[in-house]
Amino acid sequence: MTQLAFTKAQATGNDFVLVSDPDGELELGPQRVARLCDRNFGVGGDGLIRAVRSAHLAEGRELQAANPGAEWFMDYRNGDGSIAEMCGNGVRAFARFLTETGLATLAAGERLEIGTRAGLRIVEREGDGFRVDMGPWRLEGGEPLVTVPHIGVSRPGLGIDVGNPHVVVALSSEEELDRLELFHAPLIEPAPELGANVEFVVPHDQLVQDGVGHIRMRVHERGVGETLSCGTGAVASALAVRSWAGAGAPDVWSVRVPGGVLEVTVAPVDGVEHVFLSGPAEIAFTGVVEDDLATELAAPAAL
Ligand SMILES: N[C@@H](CCC[C@H](N)C(=O)O)C(=O)O
Repeated sequence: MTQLAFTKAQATGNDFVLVSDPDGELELGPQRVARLCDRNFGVGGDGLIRAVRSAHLAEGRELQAANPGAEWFMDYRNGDGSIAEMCGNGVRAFARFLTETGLATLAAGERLEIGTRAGLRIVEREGDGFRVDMGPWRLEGGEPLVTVPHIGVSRPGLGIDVGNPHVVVALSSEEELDRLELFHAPLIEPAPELGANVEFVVPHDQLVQDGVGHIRMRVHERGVGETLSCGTGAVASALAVRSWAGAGAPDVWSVRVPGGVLEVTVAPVDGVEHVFLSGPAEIAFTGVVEDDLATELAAPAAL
């Protein structure tokens, strides 16, 4: 048995197992990730984040050649062991982890550059939390039909790529949102080749109050299931509602998720519209896990 030190962090209830692997020496296969994220047989988390120096990863080296300041790479895995390009809550948890462990510094007013599979992300401190430049986004064409099994809700969605794939669906009332059963993955037709995270949104109270848009969101994350929050999902939801609302829609959105509230802002950077995500991120605890690579996930003991 080897031992693996980990840190558990959460950002609006989206929780992560973080492991430090500066020189890229850890073997992290899908089965090992799934076991560490398992809530009964492992540490438990919606995803796992490996902190690795960009120089020790092919994707990282390419990114660092263009952005020399991006010393650290967020190697993100979903709870089922699959790889994801980006995680909006995870990148804030990652910034908290790097700064609390002394792997990086980030004073107020400074910028921390982080490599991800979706490209460079720039993090700044904001109050007790962090604000992340999530870059530009892409509205996908078409209107995929999203069906929630078991309760039969079937609605057209809007596909949005914010570094990872999302389909956002508008519901008619908060009651309808509360009634959703998101244990099972919603069906998307036509099915996106690489799958997608699915968000369901409704206006919260009045849609626009004092120039700020207010929505509620629930999410079924690709590779995880229903989670208490999804940062990229909040961004995709705000952008979808902003696009449906048309000209004059707010640039600032408050997105209420089961685990808290996130803020999404659209603002130009060098003449290009970027989207920013703000919210908290906290370390929950640290520990060491006995980590037998040969153990099968949740393998029942032989009788
Ligand atoms: N929870 C994350 C998104 C994590 C990745 C996602 N499940 C995917 O597969 O794309 C967030 O906060 O953005």
